Amino acid sequence: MTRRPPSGAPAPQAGSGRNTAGLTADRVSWGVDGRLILDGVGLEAPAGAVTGLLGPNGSGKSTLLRAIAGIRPPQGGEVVFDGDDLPRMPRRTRARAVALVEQDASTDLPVTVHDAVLLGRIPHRPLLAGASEQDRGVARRALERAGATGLADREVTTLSGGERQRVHLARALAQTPRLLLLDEPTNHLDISAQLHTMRVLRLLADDGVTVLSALHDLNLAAASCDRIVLIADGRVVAAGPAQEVLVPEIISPVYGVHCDVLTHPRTGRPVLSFAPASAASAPTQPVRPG
Ligand SMILES: Nc1ncnc2c1ncn2[C@@H]1O[C@H](COP(=O)(O)OP(=O)(O)OP(=O)(O)O)[C@@H](O)[C@H]1O
Repeated sequence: MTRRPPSGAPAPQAGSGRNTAGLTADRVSWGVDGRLILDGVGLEAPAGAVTGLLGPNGSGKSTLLRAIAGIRPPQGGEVVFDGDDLPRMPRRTRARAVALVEQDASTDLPVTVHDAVLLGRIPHRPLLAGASEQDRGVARRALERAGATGLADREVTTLSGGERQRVHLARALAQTPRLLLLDEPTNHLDISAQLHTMRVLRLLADDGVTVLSALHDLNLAAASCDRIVLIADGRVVAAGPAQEVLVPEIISPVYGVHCDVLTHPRTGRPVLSFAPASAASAPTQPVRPG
């Protein structure tokens, strides 16, 4: 595991790793209006693993995912995927390899869900060609995998937040990416749908896909991610196996809360419990019946 305090000395950065399968970011920086939002970020997300990208509000998770996806290319540093320099990859080649499920992606297209998911096939077909039977089959399977088959004929604009989120996932699956980036893919979902989405990510990783997902729910990350990259103020604070990063000494200072870690009775994975930092040292008041 690599670790450093938010304002401490530089942590070891990921190397270029051009021969490794998966994603490597090295000294990635991005800023706006003279403010550095990503400050020399280095991370590794291996192929075949689900890597969780965690950090408080405004720490830079979305900016980092957009930098990796090439939407806001890094202003400094390197992003390498399966040995290729991602920002310099031709756009169409990159669109075949990389899908990004954005947080609250726009959904005001007056199209059916099936057609919206078919958009994921565009990078895979010849320019100006319509969707083939094969494209339609891939889109159908993507809808099925995302648990959204029942929505196929609905107009996207009429969907609830959770339904839209499943459709965004389906569109990314239809893209058949080798690198799947997700920004809070579960924030509108009920618990069953959250677990379904994380299961889909696991199955993709089992197929060799590189999965990097920003998550706010630390317990969902603890239950579902192989590795965690934790960022704060645009810098990596800790990175490594979930059970090594999700520990009170690391989580408490980054989020400013009291944190206890228990062990899940069924899975053996960490379960985190939180309290306001000020409550940690306060004496517990006995509860008196009214
Ligand atoms: N285009 C921009 N102009 C100005 N500030 C920006 C811009 N893009 C991002 N920021 C700022 O950069 C910081 C990081 O934003 P980002 O959306 O990456 O954080 P995040 O970790 O994804 O946050 P959250 O968990 O709240 O979604 C925030 O303070 C945000 O206001």
